[in-house]
Amino acid sequence: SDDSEEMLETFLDAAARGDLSQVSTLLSNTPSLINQTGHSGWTALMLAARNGHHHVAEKLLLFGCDKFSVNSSSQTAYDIATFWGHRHIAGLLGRAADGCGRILPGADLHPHENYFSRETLDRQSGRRTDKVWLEAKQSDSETVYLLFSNLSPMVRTQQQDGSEAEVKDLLQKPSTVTIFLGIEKTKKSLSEEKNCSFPRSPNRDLLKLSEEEAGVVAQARSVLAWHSRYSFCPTCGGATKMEEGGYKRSCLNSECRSLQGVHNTCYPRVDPVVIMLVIHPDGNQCLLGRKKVFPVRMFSCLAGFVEPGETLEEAVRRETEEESGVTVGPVQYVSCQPWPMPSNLMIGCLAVAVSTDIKVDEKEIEEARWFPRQQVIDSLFRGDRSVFVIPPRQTIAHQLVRHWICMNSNL
Ligand SMILES: NC(=O)c1ccc[n+]([C@@H]2O[C@H](COP(=O)([O-])OP(=O)(O)OC[C@H]3O[C@@H](n4cnc5c(N)ncnc54)[C@H](O)[C@@H]3O)[C@@H](O)[C@H]2O)c1
Ligand SMILES: [Mg+2]
Ligand SMILES: [Mg+2]
Ligand SMILES: [Mg+2]
Ligand SMILES: [Zn+2]
Repeated sequence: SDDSEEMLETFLDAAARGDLSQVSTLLSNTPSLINQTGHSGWTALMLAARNGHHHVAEKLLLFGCDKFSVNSSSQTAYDIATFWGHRHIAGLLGRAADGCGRILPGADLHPHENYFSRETLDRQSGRRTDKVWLEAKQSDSETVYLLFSNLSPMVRTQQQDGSEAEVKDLLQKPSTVTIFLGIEKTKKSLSEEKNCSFPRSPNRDLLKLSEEEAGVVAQARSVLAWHSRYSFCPTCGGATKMEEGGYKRSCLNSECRSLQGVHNTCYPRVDPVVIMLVIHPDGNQCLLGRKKVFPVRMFSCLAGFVEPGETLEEAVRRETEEESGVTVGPVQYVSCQPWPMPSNLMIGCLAVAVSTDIKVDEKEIEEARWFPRQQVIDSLFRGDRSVFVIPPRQTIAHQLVRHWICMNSNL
């Protein structure tokens, strides 16, 4: 109608002039304006970018505008800002990994973060060989120690503060394994107190940490688990010593083959595991399975270790076939998650089935089923009243299912 056309024109004009309050008012009343285009396919964001209106661009992004849309000359708002020399706006639009959406078509436009994935530390791997620097850091009063006992993070209770003296005592003990984890990227992200024990949340349950704590606990736990399992040289069975801030073990037997050249037996191991949400050829159901050990009514994505000499796609196809009898066609990578039990890297994929008959491998899977979309949505949002229970949000299994649901509902 004439009215809505007039409103769009007013909106685009306000963005072009940098009238922040008018842009905000119009958007609050009519959110659908946000990605609408005027002359030559220009959006409000492009007009703000053209004229250097940083605050307007920021506001539009906050309202969730699509920064990857292009005008009739195939330019994005980022291209326009760069061309007209508005570097602060180009920075705003190019920031974060999703700034590559243009270069990597099909890249996830809504990047999300998996639990255990946040890197609060700069690992500074180059420092691991600098013994003098590492020793200085060890005795620095600013250094924060995360304490583990039998691969469990130790927690501080109200009564007992993690004291400096206790940490010093522990560091002296020959049985203590000390790992250099890295340097905090932003101060105070881990702990308000110096030299204290860890974590802040009064729980040793690995899935109940804060996002900040989870990433660093995962890193520490996996490296510690490697030390506890690889105390002897895998090549000759000899004794080994720890090096490089805990990131290497070298054989003490001077004849050992592992001392010639580079050997992966000397470095912390990671086991890749594919985890896949297999989608029915009709696009409206997904395949989930349950192991006997799962809590009642819980179903999850199928998963399996990648074998030597295997691609991720082949591993997805083989494990799905083994566990459910379903044949898989296309496979698409979504995201991954370090899983420190003890040191897996969960590689999350969506896959499309080309056959639908289910025949489970009873050794591993108790039951596998196709679940209709609506039942999956219910399990995500209605909890107890749903047909089945989905794993908690901290698992990549949960995030893959959520990814599939959101992906479809955006279409
Ligand atoms: N974060 C999540 O959402 C999530 C979800 C599912 C599974 N997982 C993890 O993924 C792991 C693998 O999944 P799975 O059990 O279905 O794998 P799987 O289907 O390959 O079966 C496991 C079996 O494979 C064999 N195996 C082969 N290589 C192995 C290795 N490097 N380490 C241990 N066992 C090996 C063992 O016999 C083991 O019992 C699980 O142990 C679990 O910790 C995480
Ligand atoms: Mg499996
Ligand atoms: Mg397997
Ligand atoms: Mg398997
Ligand atoms: Zn050896």
